[in-house]
Amino acid sequence: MGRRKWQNQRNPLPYKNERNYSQTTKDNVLFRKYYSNLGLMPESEVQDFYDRMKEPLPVTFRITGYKSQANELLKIIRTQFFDSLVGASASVKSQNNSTTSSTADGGGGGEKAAVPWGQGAVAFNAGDVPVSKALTMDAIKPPKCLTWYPDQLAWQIDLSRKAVRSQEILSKLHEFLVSETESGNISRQEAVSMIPPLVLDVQPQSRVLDMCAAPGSKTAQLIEYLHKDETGVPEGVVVANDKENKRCYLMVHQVKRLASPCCMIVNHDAAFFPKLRVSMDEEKPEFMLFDRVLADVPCSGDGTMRKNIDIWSKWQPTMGTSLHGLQIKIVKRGLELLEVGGRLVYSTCSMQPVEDEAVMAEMLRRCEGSVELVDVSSMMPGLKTVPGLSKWKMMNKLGNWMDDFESVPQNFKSLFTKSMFSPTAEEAEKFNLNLCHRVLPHHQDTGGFFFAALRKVGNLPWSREARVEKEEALKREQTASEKVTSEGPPTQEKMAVTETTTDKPANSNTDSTAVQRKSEDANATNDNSRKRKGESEEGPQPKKKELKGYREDPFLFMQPGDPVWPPIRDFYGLTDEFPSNQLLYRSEQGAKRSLYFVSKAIRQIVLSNENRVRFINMGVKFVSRSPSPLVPDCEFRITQESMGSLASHLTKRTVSITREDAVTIFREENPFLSKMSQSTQDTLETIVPGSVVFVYKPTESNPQPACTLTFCGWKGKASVRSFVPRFERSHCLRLFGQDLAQIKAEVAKMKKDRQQKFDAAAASAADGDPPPLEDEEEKKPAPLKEEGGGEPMVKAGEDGEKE
Ligand SMILES: C[S@@+](CC[C@H](N)C(=O)[O-])C[C@H]1O[C@@H](n2cnc3c(N)ncnc32)[C@H](O)[C@@H]1O
Repeated sequence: MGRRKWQNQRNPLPYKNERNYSQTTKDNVLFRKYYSNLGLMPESEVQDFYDRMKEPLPVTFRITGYKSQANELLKIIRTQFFDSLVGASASVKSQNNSTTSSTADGGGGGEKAAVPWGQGAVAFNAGDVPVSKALTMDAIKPPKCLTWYPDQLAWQIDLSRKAVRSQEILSKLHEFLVSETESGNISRQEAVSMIPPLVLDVQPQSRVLDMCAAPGSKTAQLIEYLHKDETGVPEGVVVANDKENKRCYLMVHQVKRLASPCCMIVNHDAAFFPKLRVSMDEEKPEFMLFDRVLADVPCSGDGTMRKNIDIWSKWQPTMGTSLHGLQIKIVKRGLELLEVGGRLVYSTCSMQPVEDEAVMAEMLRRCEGSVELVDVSSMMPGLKTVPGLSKWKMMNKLGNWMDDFESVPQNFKSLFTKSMFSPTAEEAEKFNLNLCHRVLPHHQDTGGFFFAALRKVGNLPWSREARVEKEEALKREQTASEKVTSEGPPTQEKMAVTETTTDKPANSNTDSTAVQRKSEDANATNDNSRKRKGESEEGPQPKKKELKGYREDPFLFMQPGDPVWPPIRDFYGLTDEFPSNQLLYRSEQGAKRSLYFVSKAIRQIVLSNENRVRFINMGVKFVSRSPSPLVPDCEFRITQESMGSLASHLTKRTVSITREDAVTIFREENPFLSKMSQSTQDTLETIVPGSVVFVYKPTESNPQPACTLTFCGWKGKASVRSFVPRFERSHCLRLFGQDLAQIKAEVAKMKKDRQQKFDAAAASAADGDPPPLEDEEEKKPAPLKEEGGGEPMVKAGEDGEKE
């Protein structure tokens, strides 16, 4: 697929370029009326809010991956780019001051550098100052650290296309970010989108369900947090789900970059997500509950208007009402799959209470105290949010306000439910909706966003456990009262009470629930309806539908006695402790090309749910078949993506290298053995040709970079090479302090070298090198794009040409 097409698919509503952005009409009378009077902000802020909604979003990115490497990368970004950008910004300011003071109007241009990015450029375009000059004066703004994100790993910066074009330092930074994004070490992600995973508080042992995960920017964060200890394979799992089959594949790329054996991508309607089994006993199935659930639900998305400008013309005050029911169903299912004591984070990029507080209120209402809102404000120090509302109004299509369900005109009644309106004063007292958070765009130059964290403190009233508890409590009460009154066996009357109590729908005591049920869906949550509909313990079953989408290859675990295994085991010195039963194939027939590795927990889920769950992807590629005449003993080559989780298992073929060795290997691609340090040569001498693992560790005399780097490579007859994808190699070179120009030259050389490819391949083959694996072949970088559908920083083709 061409890059342009790919961009369009990932960005359904991008503003194609800044000219289009500034030309689109960004006004909507009802929108203005709605947010001016809703009560989200004081009147004095309304204009600021409205103005900010019309501006494009600044670029934000996160440095990702293992912490030690992330810190090293941060050092590079600071010293090589940010320091000069701050200097450049200061000099632009003074240049700006002197230029504008000499103009006829003489009006205070010095302040222009302080206005939100993009605004200045738009103003100049409209006037008669040449664009290029305007840009030099206005384009540079110093990068801003998102201080609420841990370890200073998230940043905001002006990388508008014009700014990039006009400033060399920005153009270099842009190139750097594209390359580092390609190697997975940087993620362009909207600032507000970074919040939910942060407040979910994921630990290495957490069992996490991401219910609506595509395209996966939050999933990536969840996986990173799972691996935060940087040691071995964490116990926890991330199950990333999306209803849209095609969107699941957007996640595959995202997740692959993180090379985690603890994550799986699945494809289900979140409202009917099956309870995962963890035993294969059909008679007595055991189920897995999650301790962290992320419900980043589909929403009307008016908080994304700065990016998705089409929403301006489409916006209506009832946009959120059609999603309210689905949002409730998804959270309800999430809570059912959450274990007692666990946390569910709910988030939307809509600012309308009907998709936000109203959903939370309805869940709190239905859950009757078994769920409560958690105060997470201390988890993002410095992030400005406004507390959730306990009282709000609804607006109909005509722009008329309605305070409660009773005031909905008869002809609109079918469009609204009671649960969309504010809770009663009594409920509001209990619900603590003020613990919900809303991010307003004008506060910190972000998109609009809503999030809340729920803790499950007891069994849900409609759960089997709660019913059993209730029945037992009642029995105990009865027995106690029988003893006290010595009235003999229970009377018919008493028994009737017991039955009525247990059969009563768990949440039929609230009017709004009753109304909600009627209009929401037929999948009512009480036990009676569950029985009627043939729901099993495993959860509600969606209507059988023909499964659409790409048919996945199977996930087949390697069986004991598989003849493929002994040569791999012996060649790489894998001990009996190596969990070879966690290796799987993706093809049923023919020669097995690759073996993938998954964690113990993922294996368990796959084996126990084979015909119940639609698995899309999982596992890191451990070895790949790539025969070489030089290596008769083992046809399989180790892959780079397995290094993080499996390199420590290899008792053979691991070579400690020096800093200089590492630089030589990355720079020269195929250096002679004689170019390696003596100690490395000595070790390599003892190893027969084939795949090797190189390990660089900082030492006292050579402390930089201050992180361990483990990468796979090849020992030939007379040379070595790395098997690290190109952009990852550039990343490593940067960590080793090689300057960008060097890397750029290397990439330019690559183009020339294509001509000589056959010569190089012939030379390699003579030395016994296997051909490169598919994923290690040279890839053209995709432009740096925001996860979740952002604007490319530069037009398709532009950035590629720079390479
Ligand atoms: C707001 S986006 C999620 C963004 C994502 N969490 C991220 O950070 O990249 C909502 C997602 O929900 C998915 N979706 C819509 N209805 C769904 C349902 N019933 N069950 C599961 N996913 C659903 C959409 O396909 C979409 O990918």
